[in-house]
Amino acid sequence: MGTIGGEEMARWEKDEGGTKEERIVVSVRMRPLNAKEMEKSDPSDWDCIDDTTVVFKNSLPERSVFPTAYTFDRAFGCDCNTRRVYDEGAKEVALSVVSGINASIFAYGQTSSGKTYTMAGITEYTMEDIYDYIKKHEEREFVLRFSAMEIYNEAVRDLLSSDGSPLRLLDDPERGTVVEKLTEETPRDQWHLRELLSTCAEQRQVEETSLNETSSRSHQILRLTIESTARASKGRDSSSSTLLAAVNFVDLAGSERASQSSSAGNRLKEGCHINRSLLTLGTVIRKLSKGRTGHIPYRDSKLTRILQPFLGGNARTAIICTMSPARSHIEQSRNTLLFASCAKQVVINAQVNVVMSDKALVKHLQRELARLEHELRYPGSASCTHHSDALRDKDTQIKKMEREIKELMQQRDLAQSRLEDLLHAVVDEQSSRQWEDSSQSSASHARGECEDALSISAASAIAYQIPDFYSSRFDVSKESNEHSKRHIELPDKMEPPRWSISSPTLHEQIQQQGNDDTEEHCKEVRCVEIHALSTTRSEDFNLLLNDESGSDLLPLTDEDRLGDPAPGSEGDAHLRAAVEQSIDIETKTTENVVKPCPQELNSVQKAMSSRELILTRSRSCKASLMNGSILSWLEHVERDNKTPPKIFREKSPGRPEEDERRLPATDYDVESEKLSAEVTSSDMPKTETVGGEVDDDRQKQLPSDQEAQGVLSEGHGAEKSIENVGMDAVLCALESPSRWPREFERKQREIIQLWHACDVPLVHRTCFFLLFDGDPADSFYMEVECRRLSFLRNTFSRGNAGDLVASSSRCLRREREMLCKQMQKKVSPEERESLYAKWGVALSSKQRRLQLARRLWTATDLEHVAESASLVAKLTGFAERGQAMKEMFELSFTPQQTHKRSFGWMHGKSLLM
Ligand SMILES: Nc1ncnc2c1ncn2[C@@H]1O[C@H](COP(=O)(O)OP(=O)(O)OP(=O)(O)O)[C@@H](O)[C@H]1O
Repeated sequence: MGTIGGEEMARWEKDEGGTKEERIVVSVRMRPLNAKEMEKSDPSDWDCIDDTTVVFKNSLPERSVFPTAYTFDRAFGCDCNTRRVYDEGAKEVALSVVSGINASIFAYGQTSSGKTYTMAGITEYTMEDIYDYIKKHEEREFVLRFSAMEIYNEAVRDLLSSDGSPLRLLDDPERGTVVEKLTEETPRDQWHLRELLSTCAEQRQVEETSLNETSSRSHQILRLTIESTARASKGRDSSSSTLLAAVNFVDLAGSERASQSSSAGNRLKEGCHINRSLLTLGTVIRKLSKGRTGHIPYRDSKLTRILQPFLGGNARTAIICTMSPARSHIEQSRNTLLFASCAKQVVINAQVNVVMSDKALVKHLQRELARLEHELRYPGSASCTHHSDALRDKDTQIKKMEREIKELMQQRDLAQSRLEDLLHAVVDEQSSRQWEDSSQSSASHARGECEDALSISAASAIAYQIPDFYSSRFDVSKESNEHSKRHIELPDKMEPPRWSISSPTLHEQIQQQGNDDTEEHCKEVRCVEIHALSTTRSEDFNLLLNDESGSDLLPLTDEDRLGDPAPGSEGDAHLRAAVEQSIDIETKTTENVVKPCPQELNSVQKAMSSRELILTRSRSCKASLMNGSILSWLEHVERDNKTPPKIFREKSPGRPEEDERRLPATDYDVESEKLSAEVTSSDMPKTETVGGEVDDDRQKQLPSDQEAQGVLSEGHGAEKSIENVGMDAVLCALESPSRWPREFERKQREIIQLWHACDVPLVHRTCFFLLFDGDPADSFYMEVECRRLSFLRNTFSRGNAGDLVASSSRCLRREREMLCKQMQKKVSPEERESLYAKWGVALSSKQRRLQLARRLWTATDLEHVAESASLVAKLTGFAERGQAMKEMFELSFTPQQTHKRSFGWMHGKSLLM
């Protein structure tokens, strides 16, 4: 800010009583009487008694209603020159422009009162002072722009252009109202500016009126815009702001009435427009004098519209009211004084207009950029710390939400697990009830058919649902009753082998061997599902034990019966109690142990992996391994270390003492838990004589009662042996495949021995031998086969299954007969001769085919077994091998859709597979 402006501003505020409120500077200048007025002896009624007061010195009574004294900022008398008017009434305001403050100097008064005369002097003095200021302030660079216009008959005309066409007014959002295409000259120097002023004076509309020979008929606005910037110099801030302001010199047209100026025609029209603009100016001033409330009619005239920013706004304003002291103009003089009095009430709000230059703007932006770079480079600053804290809070919230999500997911998984447990529990409960109901129903029909129960159930236990060529016409799983009926409709002499529930069909096969195509039947081998066995077991059991039906329908011969105690007899009571107790125990076992839930599966896995596996004695497991209520009873006997009912320990009536046989113990027994001392490891002699009939005189030394008692007295020891036995082999196959081949050979030899000892059907032996040839995945099949046969052998050895032994022998004999007949169909004469030679059968002997059939599976060496299996497979059409065939042994652990329930043990196996 310039020195002059700052000093003046301070003085101005001080002069205003220390307030920042600033008002329009109003001065009154009174010209001397002109020649015409003096000619008419027009008296002078007005006088300036001091520098600020104008008084009406005439004492006419009719004028008494008007004030006689008027006080203004300045009052210049007739002898006051323009220089003084400028210095004391306009200079301060006019020179504000060099300090960046807008300024306006108005000349208001009637025609020929001296407006143009006064304004011309003030403009010139201002220009001189401005240039003088510029010269004194070389530290700043000033740029001056000059424009001039007149408003004539409400048309704006450029006074610096010879083109007299009117200019349009435009409303600019930033600059306000601007005159379109107004010439703006940049004066080179003071002299140039004077020339421009002269040009404007020449261009202005001037006409002769009755009062003024050179009356200005328009409002003239001369505008000088000054932009000043501090020059860049050593030691000074080159980025100081630019000041921009304009000063207006406004020479208004005469404010007199048209009649007073004797106007007519064009002059009258001019007067109308002049009065309009002046009337609007008066209204604006009057309104501004009363405050800035309400509407200010700036836009009612082009004069007020153009001067709006300088009227009561951001501009300092000085109004010089000119008047004639002549009495003849007293009315106009009073109006002028009235206007002046109103104008001096207007408060203005002038401000320094600071314009940021491009250079200053660049400097400012550079500083801002440096600040931001500093914040980025040093995050510890205040602003960056705020952002870091915010980010840290967000991270904390995210981690908290992640923890919550994880907890919710765990809760969800736990809920799902519990739900599955509940579902399994419900299924098990239902199955347990069904099992219990069926078992109780079966027990109610036992009635002493203990031998039959033993026979059938044990057969079921070890029956692997051998091929459906045994039962191709029976859907055991769906039509158990029908199956039973067919079973019982067999001729007595065709008693069913006890190796399979579906074994009756074997007899049908044997009966119809001449007509049926066994090869086709063999293709239809399929397994019976466990659940089907479970559901049909009670029905079969019931039917087979039913005394009423059994006497008439069951194809059991007397030999098959160990006894037939009458209902209510002691034996019946024992049996019923034993069966019921076994059911109870089994139910409890199921409830307590069987938990087919994920946790159990996991525990099974862990147990197996830790080689501490003890098979869960779930009912499902037992159903798979034993599959019969007799096994439940036996389990009960073992568990409770009770002596089995006598009826089970008694030898069959009529069974010769020599029929008792002692079955050989196997490595399996020795390895597992040395089941009992009564199970000897002595090798059993062959039970069949090569090339002859089944040797009824074979040395089958069944254990004595005492020995059997000793075995059973082992109780839990025996049970443990059943549970633990052989699992090392399974683990060996699963965990150490390299050890499996050796283990397989050992297990295979063991199974062959057991087949031989238990008179297992030749077809079963053949199928099993050919199917399970060393795949580690078959370890479970091998193990279960071992367990079943071991259990059966032990049962034989306890003397509880004498009839079963005899029945099995008969079945074996009939099976050989079937094979003999198949030899006629399946083997050509040439091949038969070759076989006779190979198997040591004389070509000239009778019943050569039967002799050959009787030699099959009579030894336990692998070569003999392999040859036997090969021939039996050919005779029965069993040539296919694969997993599907393995499934007939009911040990496939792949999910089976037809199973109505899933067994935890099986699931555990499937997980291990
Ligand atoms: N203070 C003064 N001292 C001597 N002469 C003056 C003074 N004021 C005005 N005059 C003379 O009076 C005459 C009219 O003055 P001027 O033209 O300035 O009046 P005006 O108000 O501008 O009239 P109009 O409105 O008609 O233009 C001019 O000849 C001028 O020289």
